[in-house]
Amino acid sequence: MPYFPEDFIFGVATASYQIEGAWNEDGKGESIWDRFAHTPGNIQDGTTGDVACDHYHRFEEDVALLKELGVDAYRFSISWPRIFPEGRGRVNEKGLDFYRSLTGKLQEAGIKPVVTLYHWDLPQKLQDKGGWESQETVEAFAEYARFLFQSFAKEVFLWITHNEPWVVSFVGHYEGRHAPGKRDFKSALQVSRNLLLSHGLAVQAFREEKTLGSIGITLNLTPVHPFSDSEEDILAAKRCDGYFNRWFLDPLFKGEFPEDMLLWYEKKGFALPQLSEEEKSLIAQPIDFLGINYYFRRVVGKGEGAIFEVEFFNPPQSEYTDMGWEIYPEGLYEIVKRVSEEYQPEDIYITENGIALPDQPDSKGRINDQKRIDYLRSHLLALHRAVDEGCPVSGYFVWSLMDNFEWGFGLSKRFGLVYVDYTTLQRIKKASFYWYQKVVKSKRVD
Ligand SMILES: N#[N+]C[C@@H]1[C@@H](O)[C@H](O)[C@@H](O)[C@@H]2O[C@H]12
Repeated sequence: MPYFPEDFIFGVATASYQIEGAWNEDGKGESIWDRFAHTPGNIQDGTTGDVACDHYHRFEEDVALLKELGVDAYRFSISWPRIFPEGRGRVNEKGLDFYRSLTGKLQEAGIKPVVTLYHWDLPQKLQDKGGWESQETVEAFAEYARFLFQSFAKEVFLWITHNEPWVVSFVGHYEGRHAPGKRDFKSALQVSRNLLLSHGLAVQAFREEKTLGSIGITLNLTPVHPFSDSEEDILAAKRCDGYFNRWFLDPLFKGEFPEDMLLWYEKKGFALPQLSEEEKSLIAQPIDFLGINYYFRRVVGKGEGAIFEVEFFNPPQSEYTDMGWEIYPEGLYEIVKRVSEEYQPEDIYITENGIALPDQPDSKGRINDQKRIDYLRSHLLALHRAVDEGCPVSGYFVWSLMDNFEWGFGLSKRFGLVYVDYTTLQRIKKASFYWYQKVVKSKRVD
């Protein structure tokens, strides 16, 4: 059976809006996800993150679960409006105290904190002034980041500036399925530019503050395969690879947006995001690691879609998750190999990988999520192949520690190693919790 290196980091991941609840407690300001979830029709099951897993009040119980799981590290995000209720200026000390208590409990448990600065819950006050389309938000993010580097100068193992800027840009500002719910491709292009600039300013601040730990960014990356070997399907797959993957990988590691995508957007009549040479250098300054969130691949062919002229296919022979995502473990090997060879990141962490299943307790209150065990095993074996072939991967985080608020799907999709009864907020460890506990302890995938 394959062993991972002795110093390989095994962890689990969560995010503030998805687990904390206490949406308006102890001085926290409103976020765009509070506003979006409170707007009728936006969330499929009509729920909100107002309570979610109530982690804000139950974090000590949850750290005890992490300790029992035996993980080396725990990835969580800090709620920007819990620190700066208006986005900048006045600090909410009670919010800062919460994260001080959380990191303190993690250190007592011997667990490395991994902090995501931005996991989508922008202060609403900044959105009211243009949000990520505005330079003010870029500057406010740099201030927020620097404040956190100063406040947690020694406690954090990894700092992640942004989680999935592609989702923030295109799902939040073009598809409209996420906060702030805009449907404007030009806005999405501008937002992607500003997210990259804010990342660069945060990395600069991290270096200036001489903060301990490492800094990087997390991208959701998906291999894109052509439906057939026809030239038009191959070109469609290349366009999608540019849209989903290279749009952020290229500026971060090559200092330029991908030329083919700029030409395609220009042909479609969109104003292109502009970057000066100085801004390109700021964005592409060296980072210590790349975080990769991997869930599935995409199979595409030539289609009639308005912007990309592509059609998506679901291979009938594959299995699918509760999110409708294809189960394709090979894709994790593929994306790690491709990124390692084409972009040469200093280091890679798989910052999310997991599966949504319709988990329910049986008559004895147990949850036998064997399909999640199979999913995690197959993806860890694929990852191990990449590590064995010399790819610089130093860690892997399961999404997620516990069931939580799944954005536009609300509380209806369960990704956790721990089941959450949203009526009682009881936590119930699933079979996968105990399976992963063994993997973490042995560094071996059985
Ligand atoms: N959907 N889904 C599951 C999971 C989501 O819950 C995370 O917040 C995101 O970072 C990423 O999309 C992946």
